[in-house]
Amino acid sequence: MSAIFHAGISGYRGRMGRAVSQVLDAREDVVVAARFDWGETADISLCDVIIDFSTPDASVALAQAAAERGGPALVIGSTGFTAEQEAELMKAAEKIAIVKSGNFSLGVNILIGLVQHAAQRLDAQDWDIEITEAHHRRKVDSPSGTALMLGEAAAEGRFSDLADLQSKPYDGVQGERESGKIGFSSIRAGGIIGEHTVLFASEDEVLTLSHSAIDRSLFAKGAVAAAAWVRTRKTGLYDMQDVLGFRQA
Ligand SMILES: NC(=O)C1=CN([C@@H]2O[C@H](COP(=O)(O)OP(=O)(O)OC[C@H]3O[C@@H](n4cnc5c(N)ncnc54)[C@H](OP(=O)(O)O)[C@@H]3O)[C@@H](O)[C@H]2O)C=CC1
Ligand SMILES: O=C(O)C1=N[C@H](C(=O)O)C[C@H](O)C1
Repeated sequence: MSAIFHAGISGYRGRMGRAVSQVLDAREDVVVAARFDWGETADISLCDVIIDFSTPDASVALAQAAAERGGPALVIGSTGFTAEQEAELMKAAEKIAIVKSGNFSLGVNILIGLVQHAAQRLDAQDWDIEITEAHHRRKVDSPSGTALMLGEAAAEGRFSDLADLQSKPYDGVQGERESGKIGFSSIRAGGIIGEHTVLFASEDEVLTLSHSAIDRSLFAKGAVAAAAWVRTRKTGLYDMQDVLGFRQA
């Protein structure tokens, strides 16, 4: 058995917080040293690592508090950050180690590589890229964090930044589709856990790459694996590609 470590759960009353609690409680090598939710305080110094699925504001505040005291390490799963909030997390990662990912599933992290590969090989003048995602009715951000990661992978495959390629949502009469752009569409309905599709379409053929989450616990298991990985690291901003060893030279 690996060495025992102390974990905290931020947002523990939420859908993901409850899933993370279940995964941690089942592990013999983890002591849950702090659980906190909105409006609650906790002694974060008791933790080697905190797993956070809350809100962008709460995640940034937690990262700043942890950075101020030089720990604990963080695993951040919240989505919907602004560019300014992303910059705050990068600043905090100069003082502590953070794994941040819009999706902790193995399948999605493999899909990211496939999307980059396809985007690089399919000529942007001929092949349009459209990303669609579907989630439960309580999800507040759109496009999903995963959809944006897939968009970034597609943009990277085309040696560009997503900020330059992301098209505005289609609405009303706005003219023909601009070639080379990456489109996004969202569905919010019922209890859908998380569906993502990346469609590459030319005049002659359509290639579809997709992922379905069947149970929310898969994100929790990935986040706990990330916690075990990051807890001994000192500083830096990492993602699941690092945790899974997909980014080695
Ligand atoms: N990366 C991934 O793999 C995944 C990411 N997510 C993302 O995780 C986030 C949470 O999702 P989900 O669990 O479904 O959402 P929920 O709304 O069910 O849970 C969020 C929890 O965070 C709490 N919270 C709010 N503010 C704070 C704070 N300051 N400190 C601590 N806790 C706080 C909320 O409390 P209250 O309700 O009282 O406001 C709530 O209990 C979302 O951004 C979602 O997109 C979700 C699934 C997978
Ligand atoms: O809010 C959710 O539920 C999910 N959010 C993440 C996202 O924004 O991509 C990951 C997953 O799809 C579930």
